[in-house]
Amino acid sequence: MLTGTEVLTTAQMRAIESAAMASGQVTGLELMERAGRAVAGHIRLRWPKAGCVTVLCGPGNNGGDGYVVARLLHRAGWRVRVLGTENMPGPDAAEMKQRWAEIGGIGPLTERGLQGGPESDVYVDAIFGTGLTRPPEGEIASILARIFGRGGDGAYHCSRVVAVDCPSGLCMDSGKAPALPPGRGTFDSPARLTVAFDSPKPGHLIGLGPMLCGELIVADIGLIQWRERNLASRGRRPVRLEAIWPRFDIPDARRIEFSLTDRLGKHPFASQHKYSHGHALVLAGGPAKGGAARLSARAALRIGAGLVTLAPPQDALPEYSSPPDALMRRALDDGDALRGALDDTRINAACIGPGCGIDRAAALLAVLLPTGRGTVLDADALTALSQDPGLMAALHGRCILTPHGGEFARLFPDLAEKVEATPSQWPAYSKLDAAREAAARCGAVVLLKGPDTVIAAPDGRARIHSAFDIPWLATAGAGDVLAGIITGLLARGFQPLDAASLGTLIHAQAARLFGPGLIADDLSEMIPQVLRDLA
Ligand SMILES: NC(=O)C1=CN([C@@H]2O[C@H](COP(=O)(O)OP(=O)(O)OC[C@H]3O[C@@H](n4cnc5c(N)ncnc54)[C@H](O)[C@@H]3O)[C@@H](O)[C@H]2O)[C@@H](O)CC1
Ligand SMILES: [K+]
Repeated sequence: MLTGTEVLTTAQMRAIESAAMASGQVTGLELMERAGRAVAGHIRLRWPKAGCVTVLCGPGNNGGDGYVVARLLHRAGWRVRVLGTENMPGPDAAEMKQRWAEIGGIGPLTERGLQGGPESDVYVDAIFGTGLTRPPEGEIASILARIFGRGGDGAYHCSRVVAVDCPSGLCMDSGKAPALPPGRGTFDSPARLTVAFDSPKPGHLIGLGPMLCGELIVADIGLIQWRERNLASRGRRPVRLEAIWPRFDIPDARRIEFSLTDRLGKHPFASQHKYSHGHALVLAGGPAKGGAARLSARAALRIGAGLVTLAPPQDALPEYSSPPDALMRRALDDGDALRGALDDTRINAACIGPGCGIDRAAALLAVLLPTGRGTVLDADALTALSQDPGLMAALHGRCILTPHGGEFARLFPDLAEKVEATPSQWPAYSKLDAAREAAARCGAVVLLKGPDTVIAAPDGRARIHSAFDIPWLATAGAGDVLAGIITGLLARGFQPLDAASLGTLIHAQAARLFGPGLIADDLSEMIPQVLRDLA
């Protein structure tokens, strides 16, 4: 079964918390106690033997959670050192600060304060949560650099950091974190654990979020009824953002079961023949264009398209004669030949781009797009698209674009620039925002690839898949296989957003199952096992 969870923006989260408090059924103080209890509980699960902890408390309610964690760990026998800011926080955090002050002292939240005490077994980062409004600066930025990077003394505190709600300095809407140590390669010792509240936020899943969060746990703090009321009260169907990540640790109440996988198996009682599983057409390139289209075609077959036809021009046909024998082959020299082939309405999905050649892709797209067929556009087709506004205008809701970052920047340079810009205030413009804006602009599903893949539909729905755990998937030809899997799913009748999401997940699962040493050819061979596991 494919499961995931809804992802909430920080604004949605705040609205739900406010609705809960306004109902009079729960106070902010109680929510803070629950949040702190969840964090302290997970610390005690990870470190059953009480040790020494330093709790870093910021100026707002995230800091308030930190004072609760300090109190509860003290009660459990931990030696607790608290560093806090001097400001007067809001009433709930002030109350929690006072309750801690009756137990122990509060040192200054400064670099010197942090360095001054003994080495701790665990550092609790309760400096900033959803209330971050701009990148941290000065003393606090130095502290964050120290706990999330290599400190001035060369010590790593990172592997023992437990982040409350999020690593401080991370924009929870975008996954950007300009104050934290730059460059992914330097995060060789990320925070050990992040305990987020109610639901993941986009920043936990995209950008630097997964690297900084380490293990992510989403704790239920009892907000579900207000969440549903709040979403329903908007009077229209909310535009949902979902995470599809089978390893995700989420409360049962937050688990969404996608029914998509039911349809992957062949129904035992229906009288079906191969055409009821669709016919996918993979448009291949001329001589010496390599095996990209073959990888796509093989994947489309493996995912269960009833028929797959690989279609190069006549002079390249002999190059496409290698197995699998189940593939059909047909020469299609140009747009006219394609027009003729598409008279067969049983061809219900097409893959164009891998190994196709840019000019050929442009000529074939000009015929293919007006037919409204389910179409996956990858590689050379994306380049062709970026060079021809007429083709861009011909995109439709059954198209799926699968760009990596570079291809996306050629297609939507203004959006890519906004993603790259250094943010000066939150929420920062994110890869998710860019994918959504691109999908709305071009009227097609946009699957923006990366270790954090974002899939956005023109109506605003979006899904996130994090694959930071499988770096070996970044290998030549993996994208061609993904395009083939998605084409096969389109042929099988999945809606474009579902085909793209399910395809992304199956592709990643195949890589997980295979492990390091993977080459793109291996991915399709793992698909049967992935399908068995998903059933
Ligand atoms: N609202 C609620 O009901 C609950 C909130 N909870 C916690 O509260 C957090 C949100 O609390 P807040 O909204 O108070 O926000 P934060 O505690 O994240 O931080 C807000 C404070 O930091 C300041 N600030 C923001 N950016 C800064 C920067 N770059 N440099 C210096 N100061 C900066 C703000 O002016 C404000 O004083 C959540 O992440 C969660 O941890 C939990 O206690 C559960 C319940
Ligand atoms: K935090």
